[in-house]
Amino acid sequence: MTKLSVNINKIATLRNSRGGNVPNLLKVASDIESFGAEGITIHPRPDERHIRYQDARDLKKIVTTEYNIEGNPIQSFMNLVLETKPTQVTLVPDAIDAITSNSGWDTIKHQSFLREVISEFQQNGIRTSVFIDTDLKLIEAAAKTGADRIELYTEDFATQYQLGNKSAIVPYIDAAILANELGLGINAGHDLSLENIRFFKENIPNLSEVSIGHALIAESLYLGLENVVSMYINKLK
Ligand SMILES: CC(=O)[C@@H](O)[C@H](O)COP(=O)(O)O
Ligand SMILES: NCC(=O)COP(=O)(O)O
Repeated sequence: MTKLSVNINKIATLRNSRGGNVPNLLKVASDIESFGAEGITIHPRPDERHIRYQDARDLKKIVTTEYNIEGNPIQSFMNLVLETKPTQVTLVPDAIDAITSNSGWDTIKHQSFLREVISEFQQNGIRTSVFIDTDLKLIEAAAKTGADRIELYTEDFATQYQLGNKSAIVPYIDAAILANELGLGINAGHDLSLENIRFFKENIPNLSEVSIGHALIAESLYLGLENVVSMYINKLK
């Protein structure tokens, strides 16, 4: 069984666009859990353009499922994670001005840095995961960092799948087989969607968790829009 962790960055984007508290991020997180999701993911970025550092602290008090905080382990992020103690921290090598995550770690180049950071999180009882591409040398090096899990960066798969190139799954299968051999748990995320998730899940052995945000929120708009438009029309009769 693969756990679904819902990334709520986009809920915070919507809230921040008006400066108030609509939608209420904490209520949305609790409702998502009550709808059956087994985790809540946030990715606070240094400019706090969606999730704010205070959101991370507030969510810690109410999330009852797996709480996953993603980000680049700069000092302010490290402090936040060590203070909030989520279930899992997912390390992502974001450039400060990146629109969204656009690469996995070079676990060879940054091996000693990652080992140090991972050890600090683990000493504080926080499970660690490393966002990573499918290159087998990088997966091998990830195991040497002491990480508990990897998160396979799925943008390339999602793009190729949409174009009909199902063989794009092959490097992900190879990466997952090696990760399993090395004792690394496997998560996955980025651009997973209702369209591609079943195929991905069925092909990846021992997929522990997927974190999904952008597509899930976009799909929710569409799947709910008809209902809400009719409710307004009814009220205007
Ligand atoms: C690591 C990853 O792929 C996601 O966390 C993604 O980065 C979402 O972040 P944004 O919502 O800021 O695009
Ligand atoms: N770790 C991936 C994530 O949290 C969500 O990515 P996306 O679905 O917003 O692309």
